[in-house]
Amino acid sequence: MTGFSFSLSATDGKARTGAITTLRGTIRTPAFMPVGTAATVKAMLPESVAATGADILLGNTYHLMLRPGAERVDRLGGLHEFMNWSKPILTDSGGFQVMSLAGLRKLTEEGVAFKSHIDGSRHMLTPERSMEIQRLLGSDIVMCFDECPALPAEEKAVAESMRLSMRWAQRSRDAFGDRPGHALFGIQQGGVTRDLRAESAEALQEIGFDGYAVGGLAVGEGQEIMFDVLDFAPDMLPVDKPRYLMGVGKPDDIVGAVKRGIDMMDCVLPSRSGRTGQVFTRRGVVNIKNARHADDPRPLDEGCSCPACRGYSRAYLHHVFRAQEMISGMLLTWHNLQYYQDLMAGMREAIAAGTFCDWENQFHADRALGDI
Ligand SMILES: N#Cc1ccc(CCNc2nc3cc4nc(N)[nH]c(=O)c4cc3[nH]2)cc1
Ligand SMILES: [Zn+2]
Repeated sequence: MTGFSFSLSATDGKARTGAITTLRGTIRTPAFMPVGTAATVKAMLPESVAATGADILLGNTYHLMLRPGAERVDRLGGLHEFMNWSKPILTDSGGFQVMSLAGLRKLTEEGVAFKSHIDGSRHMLTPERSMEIQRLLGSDIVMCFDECPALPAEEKAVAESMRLSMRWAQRSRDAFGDRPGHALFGIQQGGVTRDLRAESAEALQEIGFDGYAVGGLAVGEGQEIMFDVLDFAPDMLPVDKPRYLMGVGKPDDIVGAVKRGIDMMDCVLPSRSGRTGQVFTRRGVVNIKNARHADDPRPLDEGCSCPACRGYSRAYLHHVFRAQEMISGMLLTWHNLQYYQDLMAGMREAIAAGTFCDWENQFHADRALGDI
């Protein structure tokens, strides 16, 4: 018993529903992972994150290695103990965050040298060090250390970057070793180019992983190009392993990705938007800051069971947002995360019932009604 397994229970077109079993619990797929970057899903207690229906959350190697430090988290019992979350945790491997956050970066075959965006201290991330950090954190699903090129980019540069990531994938696999009950996911790169995506998928399968991510997307290419790539890239990955699309996304991105065979996603959007007053509802996005909500006694979304929708009016949420009260971020984050989990639950149900097409049509029809 390896402690990590994936089973599909139904498919509807390319959409799939099933479950990932880990030592720390089962993840219903398709799954959305809230982002807990610095050992907290911002403005949420762990029990509140669980109450939204989340089965797994995401942590970040980059942030945790800088603060409080991976060895310190290990000394304190690991990330689950440290942040009081006993369900599964997936950790990203750090390469993407280094390129988007760190100062003074130097990329070589060995890895990436960089300066901390927090205090300017110097650090080096390599496949080996990333695997060690994710082991010290106690991550249930570990991501390979990779390089994610910013788009648009010359095909030659994308090819060279992908081939570096594949060499790093092999080093990640070798360094990960044998950790029963823990999984290592490979990350497909190759930009928007079919041949490069295929070369990457073949290289990863040659090495062998417990799951496969579609990386290198949600980097500014836009939804249309992302969907064009998702029309072929996931199909190149093993059908019996989880497929994880990194960094996605808006609700309609998520629906389109599930439709194209994606099983797992993560994004900071629902939590970050909760803090900036952007609220996701079945009818589209509500900007609670807008004066038109000042006297509106209705809840955000009649169909939502979250504390914000059960206990408060739009008028109240408008007031506490404008007054910059802490309860605003708490309630809007909870609502957004609940909305995302309800979206995933709705798709899991529809795929199991063979009605995904109708469900998707209703999803788009509700958003077309407007006047929210
Ligand atoms: N609010 C907000 C908001 C901020 C950023 C984003 C885009 C996130 N996109 C994204 N994250 C990624 C992480 C990734 N991690 C790794 N290791 N590799 C990737 O290729 C990769 C690609 C990604 N693409 C989306 C929404
Ligand atoms: Zn709600």
